[in-house]
Amino acid sequence: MISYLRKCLFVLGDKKKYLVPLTFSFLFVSLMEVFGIGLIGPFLSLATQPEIVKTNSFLSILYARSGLPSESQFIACIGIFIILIFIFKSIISWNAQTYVFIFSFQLKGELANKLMNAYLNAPYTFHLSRNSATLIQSITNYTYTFGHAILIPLLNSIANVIVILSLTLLLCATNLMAIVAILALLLPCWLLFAYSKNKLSYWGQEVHEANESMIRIINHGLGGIKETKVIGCSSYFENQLKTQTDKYEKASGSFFGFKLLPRIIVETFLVIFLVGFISLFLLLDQDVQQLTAILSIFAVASIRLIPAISNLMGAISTLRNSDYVLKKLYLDLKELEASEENLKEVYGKHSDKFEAVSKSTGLVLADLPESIEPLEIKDSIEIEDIFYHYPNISESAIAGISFDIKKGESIALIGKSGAGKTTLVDIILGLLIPQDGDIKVDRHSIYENLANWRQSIGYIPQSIFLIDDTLARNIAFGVSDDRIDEHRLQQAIDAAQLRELVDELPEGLQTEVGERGVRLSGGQRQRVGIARALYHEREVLVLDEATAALDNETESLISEAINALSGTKTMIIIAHRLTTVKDCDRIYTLEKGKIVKCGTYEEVVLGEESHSD
Ligand SMILES: Nc1ncnc2c1ncn2[C@@H]1O[C@H](COP(=O)(O)OP(=O)(O)OP(=O)(O)O)[C@@H](O)[C@H]1O
Repeated sequence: MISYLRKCLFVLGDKKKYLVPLTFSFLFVSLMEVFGIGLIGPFLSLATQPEIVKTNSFLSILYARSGLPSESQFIACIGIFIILIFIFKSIISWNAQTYVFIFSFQLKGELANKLMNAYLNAPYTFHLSRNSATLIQSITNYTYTFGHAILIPLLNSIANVIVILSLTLLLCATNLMAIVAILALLLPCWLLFAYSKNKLSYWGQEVHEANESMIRIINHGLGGIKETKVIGCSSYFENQLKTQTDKYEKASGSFFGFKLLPRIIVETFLVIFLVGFISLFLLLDQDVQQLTAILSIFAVASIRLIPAISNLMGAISTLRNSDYVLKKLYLDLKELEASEENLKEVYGKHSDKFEAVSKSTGLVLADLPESIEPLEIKDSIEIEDIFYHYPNISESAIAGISFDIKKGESIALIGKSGAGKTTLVDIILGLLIPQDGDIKVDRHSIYENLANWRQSIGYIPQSIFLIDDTLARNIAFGVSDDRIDEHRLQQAIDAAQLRELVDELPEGLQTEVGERGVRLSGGQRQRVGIARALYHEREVLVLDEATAALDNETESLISEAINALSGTKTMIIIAHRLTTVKDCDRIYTLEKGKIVKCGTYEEVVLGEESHSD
């Protein structure tokens, strides 16, 4: 329980300060309920035996001071007072519970934003080890579960424990027999919980794992709808989904069935006790006055105690069932925090740089400023003895690479598949942080200003990611409509050879491209990617096989456009088609994470071809 609470507080973060007022309001409401119920018994006694007004010293003083003409009027006034207390309690209780629900929804929203911020700013390596279905599940589902199936049941449990304890004390003060009755009511529930403790967590885990798998399977089946249809494997995904929905049904059915048990058990035992006591009294020919006292205990118990016990049991079941979600949220947030620590370790030797790195990568979950100035390159970019290995892999993907790029130069990276070209580019893009070495701009480490460095770099990957939105929004990716620069947009369209397409489309730039750009051809998608990089006017352009998907004519047009940029932009090009890099100033051949050859196109490519002849 302590560890459960610790995790809860960690996930709550800053919001934990609201727990104290929330707990107090729950406590207040609970105590008001106990007080209200505590007044009903004496009021009933008073109504049936009005002479108590005179025999009870407190009531007799009150009656005398009230100036009321008759005892029955005095008792009626007490009744009105009790009604007012109940109305007051109900209003407070409704307000407190509404506040908790609002708080819980706010918490869901804030947690979802916090997770989105954390995932977006998490190191790239975090995403290399995560499936997007897990992250979607965390942001949309787990945040709701945290508010509604962890926080509210937790507060409810605290309130119900207080109600149960207070009522138990109240009843015990009236009659010791009550202790036996209450223990007898609690015992079977307690045994049931002790027996099903692990089952509850297991069902919760099954439900959430099945949910996560369902998102993944739907993504796979519908995401690759073309392949699914052509190969004819829709039944494969249907069967996979069926397995998960079965798992989901079974686990949720078991859990909801179990949740009903405490109330049923408690009610059954209450009836057994009630009927048992009455029968026993009749059989033993006991005093009827005593029987009335015991019956009133059961009456109170059934009004407030039984619901409190079954609510408590239900809340504990929900808390146990949500164990898996709490663990997941806690571990994700912890891991993101640990990434910050790892960076600290990597940059331990430049600890002064760390603050800047963590700030600019957003690992501290701090909000980045709205606009970040790009890093100006005056002279050159220096890649200095870079070493990089992927997490949990001992072999280096990049093993000591150094070279300089002068401002305005174009360089090409070539080499066999798996040589380390993409890894090197990811390091240059600032996505992967090398374990050793540095990248400098004009002799200053980019890690001092990583966010500014990222603003200087444009990236055109092999396959462009398009959002399900308009052409304009896909080109000015990540820029709100009111900030889109029309002139730059038109220039980028011309330079990326998209003008013909835009003119042909009835809705022009407002044409919806469909999910992942399904309404565009592969070549058109690629040109949108190029236009995007050009729109953002970055000083350095990284092209990863950017023209590979284009036909010869478009490729040569785009290559022309790209070549026209040489001298004004610094370019790093990964290419398999060697003809695309013939105009580069230098070509580096990579092998097993090292540079094995460097020179002009004639020296590296033609030299190699003539050598092999
Ligand atoms: N996420 C990853 N986790 C572990 N190892 C990886 C990961 N990505 C790449 N690698 C490994 O790092 C090495 C370099 O891969 P990289 O993708 O940089 O090669 P590449 O030259 O770009 O290949 P290609 O031309 O096929 O894209 C390879 O051995 C690869 O298996």
